[in-house]
Amino acid sequence: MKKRMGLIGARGYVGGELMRLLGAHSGLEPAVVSSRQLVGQKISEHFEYPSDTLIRDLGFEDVAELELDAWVLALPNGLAPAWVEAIRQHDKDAVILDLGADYRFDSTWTYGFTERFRDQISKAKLISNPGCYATAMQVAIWPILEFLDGPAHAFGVSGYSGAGTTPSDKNNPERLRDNLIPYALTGHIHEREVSTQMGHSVRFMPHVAEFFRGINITLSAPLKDGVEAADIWAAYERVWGAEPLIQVEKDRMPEVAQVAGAHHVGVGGVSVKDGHLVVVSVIDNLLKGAATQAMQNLNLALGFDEFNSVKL
Ligand SMILES: NC(=O)C1=CN([C@@H]2O[C@H](COP(=O)(O)OP(=O)(O)OC[C@H]3O[C@@H](n4cnc5c(N)ncnc54)[C@H](OP(=O)(O)O)[C@@H]3O)[C@@H](O)[C@H]2O)C=CC1
Ligand SMILES: CC(=O)N[C@@H](CCC(=O)OP(=O)(O)O)C(=O)O
Repeated sequence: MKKRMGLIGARGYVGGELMRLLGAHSGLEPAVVSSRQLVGQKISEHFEYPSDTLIRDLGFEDVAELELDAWVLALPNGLAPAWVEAIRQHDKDAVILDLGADYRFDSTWTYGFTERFRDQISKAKLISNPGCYATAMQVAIWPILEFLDGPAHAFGVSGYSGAGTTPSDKNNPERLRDNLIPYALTGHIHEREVSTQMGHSVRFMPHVAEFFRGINITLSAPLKDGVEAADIWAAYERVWGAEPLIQVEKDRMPEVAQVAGAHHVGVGGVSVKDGHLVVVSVIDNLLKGAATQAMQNLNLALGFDEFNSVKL
């Protein structure tokens, strides 16, 4: 029998990607799918998932009648805690994975950067999925921390799906046409997330562009005396060389179009001059930046193969 999960916030871009992944999963099914706007429609009418079950508009009071192995929250930031409280009151055994930022600084939750915290995630009940930009930055920084001699500065450009489905300037096609919009140039939450996780100061300058999906991070940082490009490449190969979802790109510059629709992060474009490093990291914000990493983490926490449903 398959394990059963609930998805709250299914209508969003990330919810849609997660449903598509679940369609290819051998042991986990979305038993309860919730969206206020899609309530009453068949799951198969809206998602790439074959099921006649109706989409619900779940309330906190409905949680008590449901026995599920896992809950996934794909909601705007700030909305997860009320759901977590309702679920935990009724069932402390279910795995809860939050895709938003509400628990990324809470030490009672396990931070879901899969490639770094596999052991902890496989024992966890409460998992906070990393931010999209934050995942791309950490892939570039984590292996080379020992070489850095001061704050890293990350220039980020995201496709507009990163801004979710709620209309705003950041996903308004008129505003974005032939344009690049800088925003949150100091104090973006992913700046704090990466600085906290890496134990190293990171300055992050996000921008949003006209393309739909994908993120480019161009990271620049001072290096300790004597560090050369070969040291950086060797560290990436050592830490990420065996990772199916992280590709060290030695022969080409990583570009957004190479990862749009793909599960992996690409890191490369290493350039070192006068004690200064520049490196590029690209990710599909909706996949390894959200749904794919959530699937890896759920698989580990529920005892499945980490890559079940993630076609490599
Ligand atoms: N987009 C991205 O690239 C990434 C997103 N994330 C995170 O994943 C989560 C989902 O993101 P995304 O799919 O882009 O978001 P969307 O804005 O596209 O979707 C949000 C979902 O939440 C539901 N929702 C909105 N308001 C409420 C409410 N008051 N009560 C209940 N449900 C509500 C909406 O459905 P309905 O209105 O039908 O109920 C919708 O399904 C967010 O936490 C986001 O920060 C993480 C990494 C990357
Ligand atoms: C273009 C755009 O707006 N991107 C979003 C990406 C953040 C995100 O979705 O992640 P969390 O909210 O889960 O941290 C932003 O900068 O807020």
